[in-house]
Amino acid sequence: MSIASQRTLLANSSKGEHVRIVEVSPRDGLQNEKGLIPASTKVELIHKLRKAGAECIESGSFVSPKWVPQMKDTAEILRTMRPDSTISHPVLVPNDKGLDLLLKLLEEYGSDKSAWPTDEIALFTAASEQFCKANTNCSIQESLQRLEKVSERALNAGLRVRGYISVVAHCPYQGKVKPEASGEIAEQLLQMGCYEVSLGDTVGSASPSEMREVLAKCLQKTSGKNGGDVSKYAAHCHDTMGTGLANVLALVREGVRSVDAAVGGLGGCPYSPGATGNIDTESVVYGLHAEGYETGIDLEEAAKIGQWISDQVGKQNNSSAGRAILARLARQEEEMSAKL
Ligand SMILES: CC(C)(COP(=O)([O-])OP(=O)([O-])OC[C@H]1O[C@@H](n2cnc3c(N)ncnc32)[C@H](O)[C@@H]1OP(=O)([O-])[O-])[C@@H](O)C(=O)NCCC(=O)NCCSC(=O)C[C@@](C)(O)CC(=O)[O-]
Repeated sequence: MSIASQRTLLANSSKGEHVRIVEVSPRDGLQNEKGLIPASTKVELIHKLRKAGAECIESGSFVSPKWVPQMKDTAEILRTMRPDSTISHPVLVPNDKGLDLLLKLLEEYGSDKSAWPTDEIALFTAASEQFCKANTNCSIQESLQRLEKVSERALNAGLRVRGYISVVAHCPYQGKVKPEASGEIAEQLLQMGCYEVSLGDTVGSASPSEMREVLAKCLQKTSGKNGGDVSKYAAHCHDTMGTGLANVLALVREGVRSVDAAVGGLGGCPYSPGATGNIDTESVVYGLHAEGYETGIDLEEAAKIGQWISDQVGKQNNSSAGRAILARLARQEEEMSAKL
């Protein structure tokens, strides 16, 4: 069978199903940048992403500015956000203090949720003790106790809550991480009310079979009340060893329909030394569309934004898909002007 007919067959099998892209470039993409990026640039990035069709844009973090100075302007950024019921802008919250700051901001908008600049937070913990300590200064158990309280308060305030588990396969300090650890944590995150748990290959060195194994252990462990429901999981893959897209597609094949990605392949966790950026939105969207899924993202626009934000932060554009699309667009433009 030709490659083209194989592709058509694959595309038909996924029947145009929707995969939600959680665009993490304004948060995960920028948090590790050393030079302070102006809030106006972050706002422009978010607006460009909204125009390109992103339905979920992680827009900042209410974390300690001593730990991650780049995110200290999150309230300022949210204040510029025009509410749109079709787009969510989750922000990371690690503890009560972070939630207090967010709730104080939301008070400015009153009780009408449709006026809020965000109605969603993301909690985060890790599958390895050393990473948890390095990232949040506490043990996994302590972090879950902290997050349970934060989640209860957030849900009572009318916010949606998403959860992250970092280092599900490899830890930069401890090496290989047992997939069972993620299962235990996912169970607790779902029980505390997270609508979805994003499985983080923070280091960016997991293989597709390792990520499948992590998902399988999560589904096994959460097969009671939560029904081992694959719709409660998301993929968050970094691309250090070039396995990011393969990992995303492997999890999508297992039924995952929510994928985190960053334009230009920006990003990385400040407490994951040596890890490079997130898997780039451009290659994820290209790969998913080629496999017959739809994402609602305009691929050419995503490529332009990836180049734009890379220029803004003075980095090379890490998306090879993005660079290829831009080169094709430039060629087409040249051909058009030659014809005139
Ligand atoms: C959790 C803490 C706060 C504990 O840090 P700590 O030092 O133990 O906290 P503390 O309670 O002792 O407070 C220390 C200071 O920070 C302040 N503080 C305390 N909390 C807040 C807050 N929320 N907002 C603003 N300020 C805060 C607090 O008021 C105090 O200020 P001081 O009295 O010294 O002036 C710290 O470790 C922290 O902020 N960690 C966050 C690190 C981070 O943001 N990492 C990156 C995000 S996670 C990630 O990238 C992974 C992910 C999600 O993408 C998935 C993946 O790839 O795996």
